[in-house]
Amino acid sequence: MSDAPSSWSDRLLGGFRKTSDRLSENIAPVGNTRLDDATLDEIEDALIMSDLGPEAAGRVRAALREQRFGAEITERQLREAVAEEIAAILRPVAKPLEVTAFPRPQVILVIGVNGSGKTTTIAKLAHLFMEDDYEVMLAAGDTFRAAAIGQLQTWADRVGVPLVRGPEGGDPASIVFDAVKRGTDEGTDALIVDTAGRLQNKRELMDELAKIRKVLGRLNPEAPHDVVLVLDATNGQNALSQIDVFKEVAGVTGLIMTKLDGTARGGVLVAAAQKYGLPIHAIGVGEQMDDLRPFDPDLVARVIAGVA
Ligand SMILES: Nc1nc2c(ncn2[C@@H]2O[C@H](COP(=O)(O)OP(=O)(O)OP(=O)(O)O)[C@@H](O)[C@H]2O)c(=O)[nH]1
Repeated sequence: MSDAPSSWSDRLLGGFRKTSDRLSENIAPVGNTRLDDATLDEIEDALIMSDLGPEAAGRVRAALREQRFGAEITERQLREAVAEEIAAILRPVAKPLEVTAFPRPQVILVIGVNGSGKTTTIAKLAHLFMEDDYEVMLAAGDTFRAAAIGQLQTWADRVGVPLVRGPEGGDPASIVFDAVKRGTDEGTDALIVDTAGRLQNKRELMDELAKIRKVLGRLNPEAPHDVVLVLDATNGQNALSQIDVFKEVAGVTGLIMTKLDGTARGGVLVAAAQKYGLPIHAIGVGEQMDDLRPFDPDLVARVIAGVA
């Protein structure tokens, strides 16, 4: 479907270009230099301006100081060193979403505010699982808006997976219940559930998710196996406050960050990894169904630092 048949790493590189340009722009003035405290301060500021956040920026600074203080360093070496430190932050959180639940289906709740790319990500995830020969089913648990159900149906048809849906305003918990029963009968491996993203009404969202959990628990005490929060990278630091809220409301087990293409704010991925340590399952770098891939920390670190 994609009009860019190039390799994933090329697409990733293209997608992250604005982020790596931002970092390059911020780091370039430091240039070829001796690493003293003033230079390290400048590097730290450059990283913060590139959305890596104070914790990650401080960590990169400390590592550079420890390893190379007083050394002459070229801009290229500096970027290489930054890439290595970013990779060290990202490696522990890189964890693909694996289908391991027994009994099947593995129930994956997908949460996130409207517009974060939730629907598209569900479709992309289904596509990714299907590439591994898993049987996938979707459930339209966002019954709040008719448009959400219709949109998910369009994607389900496009990807070629069944969608369990109910009427607008229907009870999400009963749709999820039906979906798990049908998934069990049909030998579904992964059931991906869309949910309403009404963050502005925390209580309602909390109640709704609690009800879904309760109903799921009756069918399989292990379910939901995953609660995946979809974040829009273009929101920069605001994406981080969404993690805070959804962690509290929904018990997030992992993250997918979308829209890393076309934003200069991709550094927020590193900030999220450092601050929360939640697994990052995958990243989205486009609107097509194959624009989601498991998260490769070394490649992403090198792309962000502009050395890939
Ligand atoms: N550039 C880019 N756009 C994306 C990506 N993921 C999703 N989008 C676009 O973002 C917009 C919102 O995506 P949806 O999947 O509809 O988001 P949602 O969170 O389900 O939003 P609602 O439908 O409003 O609940 C759509 O135009 C998508 O095509 C991505 O990785 N990159």
